Amino acid sequence: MSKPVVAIPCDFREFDGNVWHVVAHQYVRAAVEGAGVMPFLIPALETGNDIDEILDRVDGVLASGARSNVHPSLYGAEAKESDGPFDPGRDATSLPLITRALERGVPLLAICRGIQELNVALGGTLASEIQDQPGIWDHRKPDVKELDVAYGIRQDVIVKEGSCLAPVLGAGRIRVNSLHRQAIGAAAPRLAVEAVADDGTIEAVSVIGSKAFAVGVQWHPEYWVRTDTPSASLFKAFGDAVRTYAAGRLAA
Ligand SMILES: N[C@@H](CCC(=O)NCCCC(=O)O)C(=O)O
Repeated sequence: MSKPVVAIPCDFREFDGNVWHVVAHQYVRAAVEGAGVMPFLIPALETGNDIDEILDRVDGVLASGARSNVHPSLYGAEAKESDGPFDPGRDATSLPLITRALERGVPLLAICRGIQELNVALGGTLASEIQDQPGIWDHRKPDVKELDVAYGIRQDVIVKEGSCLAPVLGAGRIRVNSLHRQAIGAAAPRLAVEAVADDGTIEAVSVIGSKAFAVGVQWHPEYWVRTDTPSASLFKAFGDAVRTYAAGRLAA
């Protein structure tokens, strides 16, 4: 069987005097090496992406992290300048892709911005600048240039007993990295909380009643997929779900 294909929505970024549709290499590398799938980068277009045409051609969706935040209007909040930067092209691509993938039973792994998109797509809200809330740690990306330090593993999350992720990651404490200033505020009704931080921040969810693998994590398993066991296990589980879906698509 040819390698299954996974859609990864791009970010719309401006640098070097031009505008680009981009995905950070770590997600592409983890898709190839961790999940054993072929990445298919989807442009961050505000209009023009045919979501069903895309999903007709893929066997999974990987919603990656990004510096930009989901626009607050998408979860009924007032947009403040401080809530930026925004990426309307990413929002207009990733949220419909997540929604339709769930409807069609296409496997989904949502990371960082991706779990926030998943929550908003299913009707939840986001909390901003969570580090400013009493009792909440600073989950933000460390202000350093070295990526290995920025994505360094530095925080516990507790995977719930009996959760979907418990067989994948093991129930109880695992160590993860943390690079976010937003988090799930009100969890969407269809989301089951799978893991939390000691300060109560929701760190992983699954979709209740989903037709296939449908998981979101607030941390970044893609970065250490080569060396960190929980990271590797999560990407292997996603890849296995994608291969199962692909086999069914071929047989149809
Ligand atoms: N913008 C959101 C999501 C954070 C996220 O996806 N971080 C990964 C990228 C980190 C970076 O390159 O800055 C939030 O801040 O919560």
